[in-house]
Amino acid sequence: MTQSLEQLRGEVDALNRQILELLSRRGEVVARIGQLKSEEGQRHYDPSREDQQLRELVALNPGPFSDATVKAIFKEIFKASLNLEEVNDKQVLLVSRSKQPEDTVLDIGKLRIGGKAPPLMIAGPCSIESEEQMMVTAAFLAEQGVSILRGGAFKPRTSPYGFQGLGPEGLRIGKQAARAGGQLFVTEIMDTRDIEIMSEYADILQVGARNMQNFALLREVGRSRLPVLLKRGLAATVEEWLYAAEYILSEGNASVILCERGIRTFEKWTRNTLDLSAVVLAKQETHLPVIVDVTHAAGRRDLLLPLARAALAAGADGIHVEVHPNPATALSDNEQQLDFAGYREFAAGLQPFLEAATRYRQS
Ligand SMILES: O=C(O)C(=O)C[C@]1(C(=O)O)C=C[C@@H](O)C=C1
Repeated sequence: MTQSLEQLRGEVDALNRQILELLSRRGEVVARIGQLKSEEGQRHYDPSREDQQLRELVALNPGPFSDATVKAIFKEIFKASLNLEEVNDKQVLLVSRSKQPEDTVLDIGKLRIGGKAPPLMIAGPCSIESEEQMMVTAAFLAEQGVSILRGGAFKPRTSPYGFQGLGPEGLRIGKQAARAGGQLFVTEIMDTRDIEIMSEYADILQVGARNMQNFALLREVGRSRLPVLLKRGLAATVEEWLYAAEYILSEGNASVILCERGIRTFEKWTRNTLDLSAVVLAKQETHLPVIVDVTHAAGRRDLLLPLARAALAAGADGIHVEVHPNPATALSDNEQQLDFAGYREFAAGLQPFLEAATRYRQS
C-alpha cells in the first residue's frame, strides 16, 4: 500500500517535533555542563569530547545518512551547544547589558556621567608637580567648563628612576586645586595599601592601564564606594577589560567608568592605536559609561581633536585629555600634553561635536 504524500509529511512533522524536543532537552543538559565549567573556570570548547561523540555516532550509524553527513549535523549541534554555554556565561556578568539593559548613570557630586547626560571633559596634567601648577591648571580648566580635574600623585613609570609622583602631598594639592576650580578630582591608585589615603582625597579612583589586571587592586577598589575610572590595558582584549570591570562590580561597586586609551599595535606613527570599535562594543555589551583618553591613544597633539570628534561620534560619554601649563617642562609625558592655548583650540574645535553628541543622546 503506497502512502500519500500528505501522510508521509505528517510522519515527518511528528519526527521533527521529536527531534526538536530531544534537541531542546540536549540544550538544557549542555547549559548545565556550561554552568559547571564556568564555575570551575574550565574552557567550554572541548574538541576531544566532540571527537569521542562523533566516533561513537559513526559506529552506531544505521544509515541512510552517510557518516560524513551525520558528523556534519552533529558538528552543527556542538557549535550551537557551545554558543549556548558561552551566552549563558556572558549573561551572568554583572557588567553585561543582558543583566542590566538600561545605562548606568553615575551621579558624582553635581555631575552625571553616562546615559543621556552630555559627554563630559576630564582634563589636567599627567603628573601633579607643584601647587602652583595645579592651581593655575584648575582655574584655567574651570573657566573652560571642565568638570573633572585629573593629575597623578603616584605615577606608574616605565623606569624606576623616572619621576614617581609627589605621593600624599600630590593628593593634597590635587584635591585643593579641584575644589578651588569647583571640580571633581580623579587620580590614579597603584597600590591596595593606598586605598585609605586615596579615599580621603580623590572623588574618582583611576585604575591605570598597567594595573588593569591587578586583581587585588580591582577587588580593593571594588570594596571602596568611590567611582572607578578603569583604563583598558595596553594589550588587553575587550573581553579582558570587561572582566576587569566585573571584578570591581562583583565586590559591590557598580560605579565604574570604562576608559579606552589605545592599544599597542605594530603602528609606529602613533604611540598607541585608538580602538574605536572597543568603545562601540563596550557601549553595546555593557551598561557602563565609556570615555576615551585621546592623549594616550595618539601620543601626538595633532591627532587629539579628530580622535576626540570620532570618539564622540562613536558614542563616548566623555573625553580625557592631558593639559599642562608648560608641557615643555613637564616631568612626564611632555610630548603629548596640551598647553592652555592648545587646549583652548582643542575645546573650540570639539564644541560643535559636543553639542551635536548631546542633542543626539537626548533625542
Ligand atoms: O561535554 C562538554 O564538555 C560540553 O561542553 C558539551 C559539548 C556538546 O555539545 O556535546 C559542547 C561543546 C564542547 O566542545 C564539547 C561538547
